[in-house]
Amino acid sequence: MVLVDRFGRPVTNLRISLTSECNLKCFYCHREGQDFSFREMTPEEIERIVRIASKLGIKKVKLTGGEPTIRKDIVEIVRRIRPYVEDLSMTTNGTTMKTLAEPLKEAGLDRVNISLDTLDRKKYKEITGFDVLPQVLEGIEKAIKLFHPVKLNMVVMRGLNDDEIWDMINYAAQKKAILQLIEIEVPREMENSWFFKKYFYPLKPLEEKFEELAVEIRERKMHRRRKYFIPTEYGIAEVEVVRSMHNTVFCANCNRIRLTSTGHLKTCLLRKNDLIDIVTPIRNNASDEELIEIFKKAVLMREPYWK
Ligand SMILES: Nc1nc2c(ncn2[C@@H]2O[C@H](COP(=O)(O)OP(=O)(O)OP(=O)(O)O)[C@@H](O)[C@H]2O)c(=O)[nH]1
Ligand code: SF4
Ligand code: SF4
Repeated sequence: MVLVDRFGRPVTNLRISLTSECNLKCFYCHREGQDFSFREMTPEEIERIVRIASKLGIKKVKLTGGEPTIRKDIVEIVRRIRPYVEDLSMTTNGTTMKTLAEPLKEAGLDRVNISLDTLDRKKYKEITGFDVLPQVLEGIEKAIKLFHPVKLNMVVMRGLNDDEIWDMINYAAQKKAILQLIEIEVPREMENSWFFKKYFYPLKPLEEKFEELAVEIRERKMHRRRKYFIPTEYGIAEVEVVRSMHNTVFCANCNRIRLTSTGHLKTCLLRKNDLIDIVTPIRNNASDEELIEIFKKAVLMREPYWK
């Protein structure tokens, strides 16, 4: 059984925010579209929700935050949900990977995406507020030894790190990681904000360049993301481009539903007022059937954001 929304989009993927807290303070952070936590889910509650989701055909789970690995019980959470999931991944800032990559791998994590906007220590501090680039690079090395694939997430910002794109492509090729170049994305009402105006760096012209250079191009259904295989002096770099705004097909195949760290199902990263509480019913002894109904209600509320 797979749940399908009113726009014909099957929901096969659950993104779970485990906490809204983070040990870094990136100035552009979207915190997975949620406010700060007034409560967090326990490992048992998370396991129950994932078990229900798996009954409904959701077999891909991504753990996010804030920073998911600052939870003391992160290894237990991974171990508990592993049996219900076919693809279990995590998006992390990499600061804890040096010590946690191994226990997470042992607990059953399949793969990690690590944020890396710059290879310049000063700029890293400027973006994240902390001088921890060397620690993150060590974490990336460790993760690459254990997980496949490792994806590096670079949010491209005009005047800040757009001059480093080719260095990052070379770095990714050298490390055999996939580089995800992410165009800044904001909700519609922020398109006139100073942040967007100052830092938005359109990736379309770069994609045109990649088209010329690539020896192979693949397209993912999700977000209509294109992956370019670009020759470098270190071998072929795999570069995926995440370009959401003004991309009318971006949401057409969105297969993701979210679970906020406060225990609400959320239908879309960018929408407001789309939360459905699932943890309170669990705390009030709801049956599996009642929880399934909550999932169905959330899926029916889904709609594409960019149309
Ligand atoms: N609008 C939107 N953007 C998303 C969504 N999921 C991921 N993104 C964007 O993609 C970037 C990278 O996301 P990740 O958390 O690394 O996950 P991913 O690359 O989408 O997932 P995998 O391909 O499964 O590893 C995020 O910073 C967002 O900008 C989504 O559901 N909606
Ligand atoms: S590392 Fe991620 S969660 Fe933490 S502040 Fe930066 S963007 Fe936000
Ligand atoms: S509908 Fe679009 S904006 Fe919303 S979560 Fe899906 S891909 Fe992202």
